[in-house]
Amino acid sequence: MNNLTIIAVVGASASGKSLFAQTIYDELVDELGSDSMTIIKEDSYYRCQDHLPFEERIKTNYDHPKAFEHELLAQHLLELSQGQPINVPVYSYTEHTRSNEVEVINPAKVVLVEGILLLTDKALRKRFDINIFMDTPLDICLIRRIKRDLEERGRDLESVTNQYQDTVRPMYYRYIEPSREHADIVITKGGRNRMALELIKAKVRELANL
Ligand SMILES: Nc1ncnc2c1ncn2[C@@H]1O[C@H](COP(=O)(O)OP(=O)(O)O)[C@@H](O)[C@H]1O
Ligand SMILES: Nc1ccn([C@@H]2O[C@H](COP(=O)(O)O)[C@@H](O)[C@H]2O)c(=O)n1
Repeated sequence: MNNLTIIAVVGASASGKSLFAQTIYDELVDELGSDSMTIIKEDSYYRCQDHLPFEERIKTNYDHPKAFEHELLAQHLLELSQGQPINVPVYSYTEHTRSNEVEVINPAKVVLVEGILLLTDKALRKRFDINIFMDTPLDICLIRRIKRDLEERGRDLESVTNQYQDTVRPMYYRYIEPSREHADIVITKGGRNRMALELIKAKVRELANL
């Protein structure tokens, strides 16, 4: 598919990346069809850690670029642009490794890729056509992350706050915030910013109808 457009949605953990990408998809899918758009999560490309015992896996710095297999994601984006389906790994936040399953993603005119460290990787940046940065205040992100990790990712308060201080916050300042310089569009007010959603939806509509 040579007229495929890849939109990267980047920002701090719990800044609203998933909500923003999913809202665009949900609000356009009836009009454009499910084969026009697809969403890929950078988190699906966390490295396989099957070779490590669980006690070691919980020590990994999941906010460092090396935690991700970005080469595989870049290869998959190339394959999608060549019209080929890809097998996206399925990641488990409770096991801290990949499951044995994959999700088949077919090429689509608009591919939304969302994740914390996408813009830190030069090879990935070459694949992206539009870069969006979610500029949500970190204290708001922290509150949302605590709630989400307790409810959905099988964590307790102590592990969330320790991880936040040890890696999540420092890596944000070392890697994520500086990668903002690569953004074409910076979105304030999070994943429910209605004006931003409408503007990006209009762009996606235009691209899907090319
Ligand atoms: N504007 C918002 N208002 C209320 N809750 C929000 C808002 N944006 C995101 N959330 C919630 O915060 C959590 C993190 O949002 P999410 O989109 O998953 O962030 P990210 O993908 O950046 O990690 C989710 O539970 C989501 O429903
Ligand atoms: N085993 C893991 C893997 C990742 N994380 C955290 O997920 C965050 C990225 O995902 P978002 O949906 O929040 O963008 C990242 O900050 C990692 O700390 C984890 O806790 N455990």
